[in-house]
Amino acid sequence: MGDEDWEAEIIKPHMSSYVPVFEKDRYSSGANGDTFNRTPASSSEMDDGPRRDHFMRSGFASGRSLGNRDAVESNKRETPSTVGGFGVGKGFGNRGFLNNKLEEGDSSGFWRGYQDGNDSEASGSSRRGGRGSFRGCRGGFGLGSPNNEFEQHEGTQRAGGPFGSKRPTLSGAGNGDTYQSRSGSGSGRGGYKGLNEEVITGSGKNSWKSEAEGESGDTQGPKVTYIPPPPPEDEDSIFAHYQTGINFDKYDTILVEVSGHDAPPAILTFEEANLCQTLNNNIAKAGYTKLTPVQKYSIPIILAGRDLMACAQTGSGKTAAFLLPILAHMMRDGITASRFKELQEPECIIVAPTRELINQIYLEARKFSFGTCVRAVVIYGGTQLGHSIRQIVQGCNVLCATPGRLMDIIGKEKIGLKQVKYLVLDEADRMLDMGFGPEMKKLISCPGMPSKEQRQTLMFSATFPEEIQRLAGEFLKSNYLFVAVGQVGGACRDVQQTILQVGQYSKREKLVEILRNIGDERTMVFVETKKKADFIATFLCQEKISTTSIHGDREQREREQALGDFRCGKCPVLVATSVAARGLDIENVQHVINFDLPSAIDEYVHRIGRTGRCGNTGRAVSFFDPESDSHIAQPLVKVLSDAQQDVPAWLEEIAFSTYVPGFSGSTRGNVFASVDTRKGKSTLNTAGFSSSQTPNPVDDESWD
Ligand SMILES: Nc1ncnc2c1ncn2[C@@H]1O[C@H](COP(=O)(O)OP(=O)(O)OP(=O)(O)O)[C@@H](O)[C@H]1O
Repeated sequence: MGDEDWEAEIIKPHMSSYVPVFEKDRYSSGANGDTFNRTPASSSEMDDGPRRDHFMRSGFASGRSLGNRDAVESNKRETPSTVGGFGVGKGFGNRGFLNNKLEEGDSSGFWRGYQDGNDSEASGSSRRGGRGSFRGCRGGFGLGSPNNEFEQHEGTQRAGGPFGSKRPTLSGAGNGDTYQSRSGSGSGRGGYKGLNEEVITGSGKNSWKSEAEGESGDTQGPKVTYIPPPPPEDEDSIFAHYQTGINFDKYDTILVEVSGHDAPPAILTFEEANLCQTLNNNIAKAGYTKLTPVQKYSIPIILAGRDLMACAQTGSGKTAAFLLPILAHMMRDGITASRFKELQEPECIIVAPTRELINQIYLEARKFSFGTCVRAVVIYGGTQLGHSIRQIVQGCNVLCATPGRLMDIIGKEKIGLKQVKYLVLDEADRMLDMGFGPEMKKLISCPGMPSKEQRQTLMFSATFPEEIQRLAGEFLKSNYLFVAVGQVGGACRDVQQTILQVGQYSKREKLVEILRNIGDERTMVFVETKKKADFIATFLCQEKISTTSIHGDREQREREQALGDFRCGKCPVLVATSVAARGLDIENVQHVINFDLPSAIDEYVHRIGRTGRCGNTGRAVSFFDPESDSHIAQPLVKVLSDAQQDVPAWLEEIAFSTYVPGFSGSTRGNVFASVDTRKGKSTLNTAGFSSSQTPNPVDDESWD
């Protein structure tokens, strides 16, 4: 079926089951139908009957989709009913699974039904079959050859409603994009990293497929045509920043340890860094008056040409810690202005695990290089490859990239590596784990890439599991320096952490209660799977809490729209999977709620670090379900006590009654620990929990 056919189907009456629930104008324009600002069709629809029943009936669920035999039949015949709304074919819930193995049964089992569906996702095998068919079927919404009815539901859901990620995009999106059936790619690619795909099994970690392949057209699959809007060019926007918080000065009291030989002394002020005037001007315009600890130590180390592995708490200024000295070097070395060339040879390559994060790093690079001849460029997956190439050929000194797109562009011979002097891995532990590690290894063995002796390699993160540090040795000169700011892998102390014991069936109610108390303050809600992100976002909208969501199954356009709506406060609640756990620096995020706890403690540290940034305070509330979370109790107690937070007695009890292989951290009184692995064992041993060691069974995210 061609695109046109899909489009024809899309605007068929199925819309009617969808439109009443969401803002009609936004959706039907196709331009901005990306957020979940939902407008109930009528108050009666919102208030009609018990919530679950209502939820099943209204809008996204619209009964038709979820589940009875008719719906299945209907899906078979009318694939594009997917557009009919979130629930079309979603199978969330009771009736949705009446005819398949996942049946939960009674009509009150909406939530339970969802949960079960979710569990089944985690179980892997059936999902995989579905994905296979989905992947191979352009625009097929997974209907190509579903293995069973559940798969069929799955397929349709994915391409489905506004939360469903890879729904076909209507035209007029403001970027010149025309309608494209993204579904095939969507599922196959939304979670492009099989690592985090819904492949789910442990082996899935190793079976990921580079986004590069798909987008380059080397493999079958639809083209990605999304062109992100250019960032604002005016100086005010470039230098827009938020205020440091009341605890900014307390950074000075954090213990820092530098290990390795001949470390240059720390600097105390920006002046001591002896940067050029333009950089100093930019630093001032960015509102930076005082160095953070990681900057005090890292800047002189990088200026001295040393390789570095730096570990500092979330939100403490790691980005500037590497950007400023790199730019200073470039300025000092008299870099030649970029000009149009088919093959660009950047001096610096920065890689990060998610598209949104690399974009943020690019904006920082653009800010600090403002008024210089250094040109920064960003490229990332989910956007048109041609657009990335056009950005690059215009000139490129600092290339900010996600790994898949980077390898793709290198493969297309648009980027040469000979001139690379600086290689930066942000969120380095993530970049070196089983998901991205192979890609990073490929990168450093690419023809032309200077050997580690010839380039400067810099790694930054808030967490650095030991085994990842060992892997990092392959990338770094043997005399690299290790900077540990405070407790390596520890949580930011400016975040007040609360752990609540909440069973899975009570979570939604608790969430609504908390969000109602919070009011309009910006809140990130983390859940474990993409489907659940959609589900919870939809649920909150039903509760009239303006919510949007971000996860790997959403179109890149939708992801960016969601982030934009959250940033500007239009949607004060962002439901997210782990794709948003790392690095994102969003002003005024006052709360993080772990609706689901992650399976890895380092992930927890990153998630709660979306609040309490740069000396500001924040709060994190986590729902702990003893049924599913006991494995994280021990490291959680450790993180809480290290950050001088209250540890609930019940949590300690669970922690001490749960055997966790490999966990040896003492849970009390550890103020500082150096964990440079060259020196010995870590005291914050995340063994058994780190992402590198323990594949997360529901780590189904798309990153790059
Ligand atoms: N010296 C400084 N003075 C004022 N603001 C700063 C300073 N350094 C960084 N910031 C600001 O602090 C915020 C957090 O910085 P950044 O995003 O680099 O943190 P991070 O350590 O990389 O966090 P994460 O671990 O979550 O990635 C940003 O808004 C940044 O502009």
